[in-house]
Amino acid sequence: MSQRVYIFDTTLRDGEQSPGVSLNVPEKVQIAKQLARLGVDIIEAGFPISSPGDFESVRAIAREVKGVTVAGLSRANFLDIDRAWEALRGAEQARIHTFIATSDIHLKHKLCMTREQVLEAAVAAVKHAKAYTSDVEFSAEDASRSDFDFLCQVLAAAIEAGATVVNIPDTVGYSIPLEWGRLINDICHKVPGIEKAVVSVHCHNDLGMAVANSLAAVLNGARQVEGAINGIGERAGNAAVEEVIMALHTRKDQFGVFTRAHTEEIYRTSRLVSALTGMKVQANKAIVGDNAFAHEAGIHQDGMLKDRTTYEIMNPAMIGISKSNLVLGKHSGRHAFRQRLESLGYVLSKEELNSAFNSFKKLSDKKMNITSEDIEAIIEEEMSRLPHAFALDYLHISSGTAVVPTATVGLRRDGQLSEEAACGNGPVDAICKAVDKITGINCTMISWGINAVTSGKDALGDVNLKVTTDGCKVFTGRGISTDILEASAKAYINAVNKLIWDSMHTEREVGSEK
Ligand SMILES: CC(=O)SCCNC(=O)CCNC(=O)[C@H](O)C(C)(C)COP(=O)(O)OP(=O)(O)OC[C@H]1O[C@@H](n2cnc3c(N)ncnc32)[C@H](O)[C@@H]1OP(=O)(O)O
Ligand SMILES: CC(C)C(=O)C(=O)O
Repeated sequence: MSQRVYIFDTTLRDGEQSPGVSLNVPEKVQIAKQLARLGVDIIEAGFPISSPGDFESVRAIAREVKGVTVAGLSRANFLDIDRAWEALRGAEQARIHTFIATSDIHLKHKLCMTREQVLEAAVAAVKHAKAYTSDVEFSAEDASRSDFDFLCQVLAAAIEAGATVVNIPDTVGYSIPLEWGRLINDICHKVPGIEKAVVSVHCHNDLGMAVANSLAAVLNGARQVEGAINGIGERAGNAAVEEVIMALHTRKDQFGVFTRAHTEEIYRTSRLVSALTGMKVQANKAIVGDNAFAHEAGIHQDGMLKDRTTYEIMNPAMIGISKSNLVLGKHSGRHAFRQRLESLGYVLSKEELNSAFNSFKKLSDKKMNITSEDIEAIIEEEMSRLPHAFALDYLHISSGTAVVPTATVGLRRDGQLSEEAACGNGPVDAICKAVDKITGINCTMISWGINAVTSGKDALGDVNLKVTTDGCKVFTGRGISTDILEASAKAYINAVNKLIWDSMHTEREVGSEK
C-alpha cells in the first residue's frame, strides 16, 4: 500500500458552507493559490450548479491555479455533472466529485428513493462523469449511518463504473475513532475492486472527533483525507487540514505515511482563511491558535528557556510561526522575568531581581498582559529606590533673549543635598552641565524629544532623551512635568541614574568573574 496520503482541501466548498460565510470569486482564487502553495493535492473549489458565483469561482480557479487537482462537487444527476465539467474543463487536472447518500435515514426522509434507485443513480453519475474526465470521485453521503452491506455494494458498483476515489463521509460527525477505523478497515478488505481506488474519508466534527476519526482511518488504509483549513464547515465543521497534516508529520513513527504539504505555509493559510471568511480562530486551537506556541506558566517557561523541546512537540517555524512566545503574566516565574529584563538591557543582582519580581507579581494580579513598558516602569521604580540614585530637589533657571542661560540645580543622593550652577548654550544644556558637575560624570546628549501627554495649557510634557559617555553604550531617560525644563532635568537625571546603575553592575559582574 502506498505510504502517501493525499490531502483534499474543501475549505472553498464545505468550508464555505459554514453559516455566515460567503466568499466572492477573487477571494476564492486568492485562497486557492495559497492552498496550492501549502501543497494540498486536491482543491475542491465549489459546487458549480449551486450558484453563478460558485460556478465562476470554480472556473477561475481551474484556469488560474496550477500544480494541483481542482475538483467540483455535483449531486448524482447529469445536470450537476455537466455544469461541474463546464466549470472545471480549463483545469490542468480536473476531478468531478459526485455524491449520493446511502443511509436509510437519507433515502427515506430526504431522497425519497429506494436502495436500488440510489445504486442506479450512483453508477449512472460516475459513468457520466467518467465520460468527461478520468479522475472521478464518488462519495457515499452519511456512510457512517449506512447499512454496511449496502454501502459496500454501492462503493463496488461506483468503482466498477470508473470511480478512482471512493470517499467515505461521516457526514454528521457521528462516528468514534475505534469504530471508524474498523469501518475503513472492513471497506479496504471487503469491497470488491477496492484496490483500484483510493479510499478517502471526510469527517465532520459534531462530537469533536473529526481529526481523530480521519487519523484512525489513515491507520486503517485510507489514503486521502478531506478537510478544511481551521476546521471550518457545516455545523461544527470539518477535520482541520492543518491538524491532520501536522499529526501525520509529527507522529510519522506511528502513521508511517507522508503528505506533500509544505508545512511552513500553514500559518499563512490559516490567517488568510480566517481574514477572508471572518471566522476567528480560537486562541487555544491546535497548530494555528494564538496560544498554540505561547507559554505563561513559570515552570513551562523555565523549561522552554532551558530547552524548547521540554514543552513543545513541534517547532513553530515548521508551521510558519516565527517563534514561541513567552507571555509574562501572573503564572510566570523568575527565569522568564529575568530573560525579558535581559532582552530589555537590564542585568539585575539576585536581590534586585527578587524585589522587581515581587512588584511584577503584584502588577500581574491586577493586569492581564504585562508589556515591556510595564517591565521598564517596574525597573525604573526599583532604580529610584537605589541607595545611590540622584533625585531632583529643585531647579532654578535664568534664561531669556539677552542673558546667558544659567541653571542652578539641587540634587539629593542618600538624603544629602548637592548644589551646582552652570551656563550653557540653552537652558537644557545649562541644566545638564550643572547635573554633570554634581555627579562628576560628563555625558553627551545624543537626542532630546518631547511629546504632549495631555492637551491644553496645562499639558504634561513627556521628555525622552538619550545620553552616552563613551559613544557605545546609550542610556535613555524619561521625565514628565508641566514645565518642560523640569521634565528635561528629570529625564537627564533618570538617564544618569541608569548609567550609574549599569556601571555598578558591570563592576560587580567583572568582580564576580575573578
Ligand atoms: C453533505 C453535504 O455537504 S452535500 C453538499 C451540500 N451543499 C449544499 O447544499 C450547498 C449548495 N446547495 C444549493 O445551492 C442548493 O441546495 C442546490 C442549488 C444544489 C439545489 O437547490 P434546489 O434545487 O432548490 O433543491 P434543494 O436544495 O431545496 O433540495 C435538494 C434536492 O436535491 C436532492 N438531492 C440531494 N442530494 C442529492 C444527490 N446527492 N443526488 C441527487 N439528488 C440529491 C434532494 O432530494 C432534493 O430533491 P427534490 O427537490 O426532488 O426534493
Ligand atoms: C459531499 C460529501 C462528501 C459531504 O460533504 C459530506 O458527506 O459531508
